[in-house]
Amino acid sequence: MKIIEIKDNQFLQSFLNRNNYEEIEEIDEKVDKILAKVEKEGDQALLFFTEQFDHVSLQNIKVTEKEIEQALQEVEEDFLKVLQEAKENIWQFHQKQMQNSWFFNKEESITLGQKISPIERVGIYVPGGKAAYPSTVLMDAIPAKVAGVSSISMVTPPGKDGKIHPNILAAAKISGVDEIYKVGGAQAIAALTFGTESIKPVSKIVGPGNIFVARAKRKVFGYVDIDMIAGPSEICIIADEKAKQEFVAADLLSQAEHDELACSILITPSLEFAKSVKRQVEEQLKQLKRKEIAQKSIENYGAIIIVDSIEQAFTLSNEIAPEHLEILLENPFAYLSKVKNAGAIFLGSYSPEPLGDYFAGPNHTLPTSRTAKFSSPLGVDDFIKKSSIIYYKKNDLEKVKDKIIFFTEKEGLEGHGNSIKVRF
Ligand SMILES: NC(=O)c1ccc[n+]([C@@H]2O[C@H](COP(=O)([O-])OP(=O)(O)OC[C@H]3O[C@@H](n4cnc5c(N)ncnc54)[C@H](O)[C@@H]3O)[C@@H](O)[C@H]2O)c1
Ligand SMILES: N[C@H](CO)Cc1c[nH]c[nH+]1
Ligand SMILES: [Zn+2]
Repeated sequence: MKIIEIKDNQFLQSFLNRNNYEEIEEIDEKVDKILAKVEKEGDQALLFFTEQFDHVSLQNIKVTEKEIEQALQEVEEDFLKVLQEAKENIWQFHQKQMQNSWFFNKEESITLGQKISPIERVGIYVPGGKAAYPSTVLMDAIPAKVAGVSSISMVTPPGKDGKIHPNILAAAKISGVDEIYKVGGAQAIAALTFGTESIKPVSKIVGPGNIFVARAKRKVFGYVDIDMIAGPSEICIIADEKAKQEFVAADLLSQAEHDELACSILITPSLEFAKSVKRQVEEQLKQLKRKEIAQKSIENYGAIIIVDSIEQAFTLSNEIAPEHLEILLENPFAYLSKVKNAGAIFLGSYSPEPLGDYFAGPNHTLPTSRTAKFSSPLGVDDFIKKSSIIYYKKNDLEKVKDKIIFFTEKEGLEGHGNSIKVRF
């Protein structure tokens, strides 16, 4: 893990700019080909790519009711209870985000308003390459249910046995997912966008995934809506020497173990503290089951940045716009106003990032790659849309008709003017 002085601006900038454009170009080329083949060949292409990337030859893409029932038998009873409790916390939090339609009256009888409607068909992506994420099923599906979405199609890559992990299927059942398909990567995004023999197209695709998923979502935007770019996980911690080094190291590693491309950064004013966290990271890393992934991530995208002041720590963190920001300083609420860009903010020593990943209630599908500068966590807003409402009576229209006709003349649109004139 590198220790970088904030004064080393050149190195810092190259470290923070994680886009390796050559690599992204290569991935984009591959993604373009996958999207085109699925659009043209449908299910056949899905089966082809599943064999190529997930190393399994499937008979059916759609998960059957029988498979779901069987999975429910296999899942530990205690885990079902935890899923249920997590669901309730996530539901409660997202219900607060609900928006209502509104109307107001202007003058005598004019009524104007805004009607909220759920998006009808959405697709949720649940990652499944390096790990199975039942928590992501809850985080993607529950806000859609709260918003009133009537059809939720879930896609996730199958394991080498051609099955979806029973914990994923149980989470889908608990969250009210309607259809489940065994397909992942860019090919799954293509299928949800264009439709295939087995998969009906949707209007919006949400959910996190690896770089292939993230780039594919970017490319299909416009054919469908997407939530955001939620790619490889990130954590940024602002801490001083009063924080517990063991906590800081563990929290950094919690995200490093997701992906070789995950990014874990500590920002601190204390060099001594930095050195002891670095030692802790090295120690704790050895104990992790996923140490190979975490080690690569820490080597390539892990850093401890030494700043001159806490003020400077927040300026830098706002520039990084991390997916997760932990503030491990005394009286953390006092610093909240300094945070401008972050997907989720964790305050104090007993709100570690995994609390948010699994249980607290706020969504864990969050903007990454500095997109927290303009994107928000996945939520109910992602699953609704708005329609404007306009109601005028004859005398209301009569009062403004000449102004509208005058306006239509300025735009040279006689047909528009006639639509007003014909009524009087
Ligand atoms: N931001 C968030 O909210 C959030 C939440 C959970 C997970 N994550 C991130 O999601 C990601 C999950 O990644 P994952 O890989 O475990 O699962 P994944 O399901 O996103 O990706 C696996 C799929 O990628 C495709 N793929 C793999 N290698 C390929 C190749 N060489 N060419 C073409 N396609 C290929 C395959 O189709 C495979 O099924 C991690 O980066 C994790 O950090 C983010
Ligand atoms: N930290 C991930 C989002 O970056 C979400 C997750 C799911 N399971 C564990 N963690
Ligand atoms: Zn996580």
